[in-house]
Amino acid sequence: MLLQSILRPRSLRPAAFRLVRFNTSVPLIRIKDASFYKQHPDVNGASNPPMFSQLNFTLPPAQSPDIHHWAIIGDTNRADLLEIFRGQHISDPPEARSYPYLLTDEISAKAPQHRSVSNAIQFVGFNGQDSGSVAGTRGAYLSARYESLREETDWTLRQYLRGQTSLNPVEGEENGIVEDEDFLNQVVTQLNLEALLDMPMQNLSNGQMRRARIAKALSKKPQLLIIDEPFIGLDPATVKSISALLHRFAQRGSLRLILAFRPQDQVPDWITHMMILGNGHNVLLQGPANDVRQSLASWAPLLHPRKLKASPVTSPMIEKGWESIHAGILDRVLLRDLLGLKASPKTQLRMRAMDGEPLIEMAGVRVQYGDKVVLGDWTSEVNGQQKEGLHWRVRRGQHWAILGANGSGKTTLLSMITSDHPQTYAQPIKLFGRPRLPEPGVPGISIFELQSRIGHSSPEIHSLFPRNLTIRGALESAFADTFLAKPKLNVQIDNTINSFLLFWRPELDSNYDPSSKPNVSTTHFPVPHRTYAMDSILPIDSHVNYADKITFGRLSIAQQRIVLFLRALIAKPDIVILDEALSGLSRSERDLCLAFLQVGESAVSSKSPRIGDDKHAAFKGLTNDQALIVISHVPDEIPDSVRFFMRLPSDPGPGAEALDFRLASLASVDATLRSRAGWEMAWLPPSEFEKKAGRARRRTKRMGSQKPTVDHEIQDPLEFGWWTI
Ligand SMILES: Nc1ncnc2c1ncn2[C@@H]1O[C@H](COP(=O)(O)OP(=O)(O)OP(=O)(O)O)[C@@H](O)[C@H]1O
Repeated sequence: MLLQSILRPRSLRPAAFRLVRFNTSVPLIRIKDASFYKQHPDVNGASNPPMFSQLNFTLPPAQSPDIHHWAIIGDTNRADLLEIFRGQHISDPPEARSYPYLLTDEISAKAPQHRSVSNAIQFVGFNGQDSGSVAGTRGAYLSARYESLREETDWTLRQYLRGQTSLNPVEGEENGIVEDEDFLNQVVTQLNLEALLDMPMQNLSNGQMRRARIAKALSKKPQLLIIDEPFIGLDPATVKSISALLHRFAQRGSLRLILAFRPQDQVPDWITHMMILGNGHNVLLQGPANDVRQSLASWAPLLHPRKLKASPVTSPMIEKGWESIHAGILDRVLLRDLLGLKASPKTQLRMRAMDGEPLIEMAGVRVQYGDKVVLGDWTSEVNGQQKEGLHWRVRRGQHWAILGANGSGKTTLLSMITSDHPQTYAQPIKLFGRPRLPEPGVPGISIFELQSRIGHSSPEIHSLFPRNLTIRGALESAFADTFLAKPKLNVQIDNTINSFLLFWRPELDSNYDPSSKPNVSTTHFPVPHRTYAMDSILPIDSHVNYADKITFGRLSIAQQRIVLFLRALIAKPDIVILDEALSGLSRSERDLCLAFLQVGESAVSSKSPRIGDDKHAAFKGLTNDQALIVISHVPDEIPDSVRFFMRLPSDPGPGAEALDFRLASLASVDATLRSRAGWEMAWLPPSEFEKKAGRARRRTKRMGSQKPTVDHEIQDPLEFGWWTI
C-alpha cells in the first residue's frame, strides 16, 4: 500500500535506469551488474536459475550526509534479496558485490569486528518457523510456556540481551559480552523492556519477543540493520512507537536501516528510498520513494486494459508497465496490492446469534503468576454488580474479535479455551456447557474431545507444525488427535479434502498453470452431450495430486499459513480460532481467505477461474452452528461477519489514557471492525469511548396476555453490560 501520500508531479522515468550520485565515494554495499545464484552457476543448469540478473544497488554508510532509509517491497522473493545484501548466495561476477566501507581505516580504528559482513550487518526476521524461537527458547508447544518448571536453558530477557546464553561460558564472559552498557540500557528503555528483564524469554508475548529481538540487534551497534516485516503482529500503538524509534536510530547517523514489507503493507512516511520487486527474481522499480510512488501511480490504468487501449495517452512509464506485464514480472494481483486497492469479497453479514447454545462460558477468570495478574485484573458489570475477573459468554453462531495491545493477555485467553494452560483446570470455565474437570453429576470434557471440537491456527502452531507432512497430510492431521497421529478418515472426509485442495490449487501449487491441460488421455471418457471445459471432466486426482508431493516445509510462509487456515476449518469444528492466522498473506490471498470463510467454495479469486462446482461444494462457509474467534492487530484481517468484540485492558504508558475492559457489539450492518471508523472507535480510551458508544438497553416483548418479559436476544448484553458501536 504505497500510495498513501500526495504525489508531487515529476517526469516519469524508471528509477532503476537513473544514475545515483553520492557525496561519499565509499559505499557500505555496492552491487554492480551482478547476478546471483543459490548454487555455483556452473552446476544444475535449469534448476539453478539466476536471481536478480544485472542487479544494481548502492547503499552509502550511515556516516554519509545522504539520507537513505530504504524499504524493500515484495512477496516471497524479498527474502532472497535480503540474504544477498547480507553476503549470502553466489555473486556472478564475484567482484560485482562488495562492501568497500567495511575495509576503510575508519572501520579498522572504530569497530574492527565490523570488517566481517556478518557482524556489520544484522538481520531480524519475524515470520515463519524461526520467528518465535530465540536461542532455543519457546521451542515447545504453547503449553510448555505455561509450565511452572524452569529449565536451566530458559534464559531471561536480560541474559538473552547480554549474550549470557551459554551453560559453560568462557572465562571472563560469565556476565555476557556487552560492547556498550550505556547504549544497551538506552535501547532497553526506549523499547520499553525494563519491566520484562527478569522474565524467561519463552514467557514473552509475541510483541514483547519482537521488541526483544530488535533490541538485541540494535545493541550490537551494526552498520546496517535489516528488518523483515517489522510491524507484523504489533498493536497499532506499538507500530507507531517502534516506527518512530527506528527512525530516531537511523537519523542519528550511526546506523543504516533497510526495512522489508509485503506489497500491501503500509510503509512509514520517513522512508526515503524504495525498491519494488516483481514476480520471479526481478526488480520492478527502485529509487527515491516519491519517484517510485509516482511511477506506480501511473500504472493504475493497467488494471483496466480495455479503457487503456481506447485512450491515446501513453508514456514511457506505462510502456514499461506493459512490458513488465507481458514478461510476467508484474501481474494485476500484484499491482492491486501495490496500489492498495481492496478487492470486494462477497460479504454476508451474519445474523446476530444471541440465543445459540453457549460454547464458552467464563465466570471470573483470573490468571496470575506469583503477584503478576496477566488476565482478568479488572472488575466488570455482571447483572448490575461489579465483579472481579473475566466474565464472558460465546454462543453458537457468534463471531468475535479479541482486541488488545501486545502483552494484554490474548494468547493467554485462548490457551484457557484450548486448555494449553495448566491453570485452565482451576478456573471457572465451561466449554460446551461442561466443566473441564468432572463435577458431581456432570462429566468433565476430555482434551481429545476438546481438540476435535476446536479448529485453531496461530503463530505457535505454525512454528511447531511438522515440516515433513505433505499438504494433504497437513489437512488430514485436522482429523487426528495430534499433528503426527494417524488421522481418522473416511470417504466423505477424503472428498472434502480433495474439494479444498482443488479450490486452493492456484495458491498452493507453484507449478499450477491454468492454461496447460494435464497430460491425461481422455479418449476413453464418455463424451458429454454438451461442451464442458476439459478440466472439469478430468478425474479430480489429476488436479489434486500436487498435494501428495509438496511438503509443508517446501511451501512459502504465506502458503503454509493458508494450509493452517484450511486445517482449522476443514473438520467443521464447533469453534474456529484464528489467531493472527492471516498475517503474512498478500492482500489478495487474505481477501480470498476471508471470502472463503464466509461463502466457501463460491468465493471468487482474481488469480484464476475456479474449476470447482459450487452446488456440490464441500464447504460453503461457516455455518450458524459454529462460533468464530479472531485475533488480529490489523483491521483488514477481521471478517465483516464479526459482530462482537472484547477489548482487553492495557496501559500505553505515561501521558496516555489507559484502555479498559469492554465487551461490545457492532450495532449497524454498516459498522465493521474492518472500517476505519469502526476500528478507531474500538480502540478509543474510556473517556472518549463512553461519549461515542451506546449501552445495550432493556427491550421487552409482550407474550400474549402474560406480563412483558425480557427479550432473550438481549440477555447477554444486559447481563454483561455490553456497549454498542
Ligand atoms: N509464565 C509466565 N510468567 C509470567 N508472565 C507471563 C508468563 N507467560 C506470559 N506472561 C506474560 O503475560 C502477559 C500476556 O501475554 P500474552 O502472550 O497472552 O499477550 P498477547 O496479548 O497475546 O500479546 P501479543 O499481542 O504480543 O501476542 C505478557 O505480559 C507476558 O509477558
